[in-house]
Parts: sequence; structure tokens; C-alpha cells
Amino acid sequence: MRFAFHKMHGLGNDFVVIDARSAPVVIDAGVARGICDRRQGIGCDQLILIEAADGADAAMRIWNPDGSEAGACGNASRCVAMLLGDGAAIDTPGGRITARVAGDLIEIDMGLPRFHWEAVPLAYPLDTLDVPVGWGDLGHGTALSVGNPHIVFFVAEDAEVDLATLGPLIEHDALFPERINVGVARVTGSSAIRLDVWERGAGLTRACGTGACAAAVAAVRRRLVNGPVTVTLPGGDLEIDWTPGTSIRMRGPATHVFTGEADLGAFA
Ligand SMILES: N[C@@H](CCC[C@H](N)C(=O)O)C(=O)O
Repeated sequence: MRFAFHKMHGLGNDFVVIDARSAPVVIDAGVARGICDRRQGIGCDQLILIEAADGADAAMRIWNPDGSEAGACGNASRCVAMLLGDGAAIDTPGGRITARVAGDLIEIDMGLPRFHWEAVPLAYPLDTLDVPVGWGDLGHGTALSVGNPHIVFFVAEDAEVDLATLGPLIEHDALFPERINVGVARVTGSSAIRLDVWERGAGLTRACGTGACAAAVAAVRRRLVNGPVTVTLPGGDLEIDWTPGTSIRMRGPATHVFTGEADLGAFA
């Protein structure tokens, strides 16, 4: 079976996006791994499937390069919104999100963050604002769900952190039964953060939209910044607006690179 796809990215976090609203495309973990593979497949950080949905404009599913499925993807949400248009309501496994498209910038209402240990989830009850566990020189992290699980560590601006080594150790720690995305954040101003993310199932990426949401929310909760927060990732900036009790708003660009066609059988 042949399928059409869009190659897109948000700040260098790149995606193969398949619009299967009118012609269903069946994806499993093996097919996802094959499509994401940069040497033998099409190559991307995440595979995104847009499907028809009841009561929303579309549903969006997300696979990592290791074949695991994720509950949310901030950068891909902006790319999908670019395809669906202003006002789109999109169901994700992590909850419904809504989009505003204003020229080059796309704003997504990412929904409410969740802080209870079972919502992240952690394996057992702990204070998620100040998780009393250390890895390497990292201090206590802040764990939360923004539709997918994150732990964010705040370090000094000049701290050297080997995230390529620590990221996979933390991702696979038994404290996180569904594994976790790992952010290392540096507060660089009263409303500014620099952020690197080790993504669950993907590794280091140029940008992680949900990671930026998680870092901004964690920084506001820890009273390290005042919102709205500019989060600078290796691939560029995202604006994140959140105050306690409200949903997270993420604003940033989306880029359409090309459209292509491929044979699903090649990835089975
Ligand atoms: N790149 C994404 C997050 C993708 C999913 C993540 N790796 C997970 O497994 O939760 C983003 O922009 O948010």
C-alpha cells in the first residue's frame, strides 16, 4: 500500500506526518521504527498519524523512533495545526489540544499540566515538585505530565551536564514505570530559560515542545521565573505562557519541508 506523507519540523525537531483522515493507514511499532530510521527509512524524530475523530477536527497519534507511542508532542502539534488550520481541535492520547494559526506563528493550548505522582507517573508516592532523588551532579528534579511524562532539572548557567550519558539512565530508571523525558534547564533571565532535552524513545533532539512546556511550568512553580517564559532550545525559541490553574499555551513556528510518497510494505 502506498501512502503520502509530509516532512515537517518545529525548530528542527522533525516529523513524518501522515494524513490518514480519509484513507486509513495502519501503523504498528515495527512500521514506526522503520519509517523513523534515518539510514533505511524516511528518517525523523517522531512519526505522526492524523486520523478522523468524533467531536474534534482530527486525532493525532505519535510514535518515537524506538516504536513506542507517546501521549503528546508539542512541536508536532504545531505542524499538524499548520495542516488543519486556525481553530483546529485535535485529540491526542494525552488530551484535547486546540490551535490558533497567526501567520508564521502557531499557538497551541496544550491543556492542564498534572503534578500528582500517579499522573506523571512515578512508581511510588514522592513530592513531584522536588523529587528527592539524584543522578550524577543533578540536584532534585521536578516531575510532571503535560500529556507525556517529564522531569526537569534546574542547573547553574555554566554547569556542564553530560545529558547524552545521564538522559538514558534517568529515562529508564525504575522510578518511572512509563519511562520519562529528561530536561536540563538553565534560568537565564527573569522570564528566560535555556533547555536541553533527552527525549524518551528518541534521544537528544534539536527541540522538544512538551519539554519546553514542562520546564516553564516547573520554573513558575519553583518561583524561578515570571511568565510568559521564552524557552531557548538548540533549534530556537518557544514562548510558553502558564499561570497556576490554567492550561499551558505554547507559541512557535512550524515548517513544511516537502511532501512525498512511500510504500508501507517497505517498513513492515
Ligand atoms: N518531540 C516532542 C515529544 C515527543 C514524544 C516524547 N519523546 C515522549 O515519548 O513522550 C515534543 O515536541 O514535545
